[in-house]
Amino acid sequence: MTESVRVLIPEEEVNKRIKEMAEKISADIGDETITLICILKGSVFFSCELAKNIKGSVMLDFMSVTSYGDDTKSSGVVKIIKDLDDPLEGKNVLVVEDIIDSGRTLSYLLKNLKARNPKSLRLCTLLDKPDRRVVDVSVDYVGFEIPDEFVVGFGLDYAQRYRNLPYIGVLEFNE
Ligand SMILES: O=P(O)(O)OC[C@H]1O[C@H](OP(=O)(O)OP(=O)(O)O)[C@H](O)[C@@H]1O
Ligand code: HPA
Repeated sequence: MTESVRVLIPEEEVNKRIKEMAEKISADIGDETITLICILKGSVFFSCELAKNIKGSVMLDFMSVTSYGDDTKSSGVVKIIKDLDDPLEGKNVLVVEDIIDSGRTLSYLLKNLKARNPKSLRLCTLLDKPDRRVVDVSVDYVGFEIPDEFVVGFGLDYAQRYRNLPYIGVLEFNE
């Protein structure tokens, strides 16, 4: 069995859309400082591109969450494996995700981060697979809605590979 990747969203389109998202975020935040929370590892590439294109004052922090394998993932158990370096009290926070699938990760993060009393808390994702949603989450900024296919590239992996592809592709298995 061999794997191949079919381009779903070309590099230029991804970068153009991120610039548009950054413009909207800049307009919404005005003169205030925004703290981007990059959810490791998938959103590293997206967070960097977004941060570079937001006008004004940007702070960055990182968080890593995981589920205990497929079984517990379906039960919605999410665990923090690397927490933020700094408190969120009084800050304008934007959670940056690469993809929303079931919605469980973001739903958990939303509750967890809200409890830290930020001034504002918004959610942003590069990709959204609405057909897979199990938990309802309201997202403020969405890059692309995509069909229910397994995607890689621009930070997204399959068994930790393909994150470095500069475009979004669909992973295909061939006999
Ligand atoms: O909406 P959900 O069903 O919760 O799925 C989305 C989550 O799954 C992926 O992370 P993953 O656990 O693959 O970690 P990674 O970012 O390190 O690849 C993605 O980055 C989201 O965090
Ligand atoms: O389509 C996907 N690709 C990679 N990681 C993911 N995590 C949730 N959905 C996906």
